[in-house]
Amino acid sequence: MPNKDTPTAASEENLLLCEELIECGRDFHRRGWSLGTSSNYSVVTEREPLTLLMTGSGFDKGRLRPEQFVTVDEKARALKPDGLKPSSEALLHTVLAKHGAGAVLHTHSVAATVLSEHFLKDGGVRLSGYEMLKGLSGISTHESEAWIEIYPNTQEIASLATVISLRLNDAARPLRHGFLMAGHGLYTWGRNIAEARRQVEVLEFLLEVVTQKRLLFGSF
Ligand SMILES: CSC[C@@H](O)[C@@H](O)C(=O)COP(=O)(O)O
Ligand SMILES: [Zn+2]
Repeated sequence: MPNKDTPTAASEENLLLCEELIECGRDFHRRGWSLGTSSNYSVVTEREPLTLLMTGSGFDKGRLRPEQFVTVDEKARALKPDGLKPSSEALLHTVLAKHGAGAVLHTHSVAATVLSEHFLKDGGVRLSGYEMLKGLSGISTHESEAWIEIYPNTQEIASLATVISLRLNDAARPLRHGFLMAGHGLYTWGRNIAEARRQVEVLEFLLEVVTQKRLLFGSF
């Protein structure tokens, strides 16, 4: 835990948020969803001006420390501490935060990696008829479906962030629940860390179900 002289983004007020994200990293690492330096996590600490507390780039997400977090502004520019590089995917977090997300979590499970690669040609993966769908925000019956869009993987994060912003603004067919990057992983979000974490757990469970079904029964 940092003392008051430690250069860190985790002030007294947001140290608890930092600890919550560190716990997400530990848990997701244990479950194989955030191995090595994969994944990134953020939480909104201020709305006006928009400020996020986010994982710095390249840290082992299973063993995060408070001094490995950085605060960023709405353009994903590092505010504090000086010299710590925000996640390389920071712009995806800020775009989601601008559209109302209070916390954004990105994971790299085997199921998300394999399925997103396989279903890229269809533009998404349909999760339908499962009781666990009720664990997703806004779904109250298993007789529902969630369409999780898949985008080609890219290192051009600014371009993908623009696409995601357009999709979030699409009133007729808004992007909901999360999205996948092909051969890469899952992005999801919530009003706060607890809700985003629940979204990760439910979506990762459902992606695992689809993977297992394909393994056991082939195409369906
Ligand atoms: C194993 S490297 C994965 C990265 O390229 C990226 O996709 C990722 O999730 C973590 O990047 P980071 O810059 O640490 O936030
Ligand atoms: Zn990633």
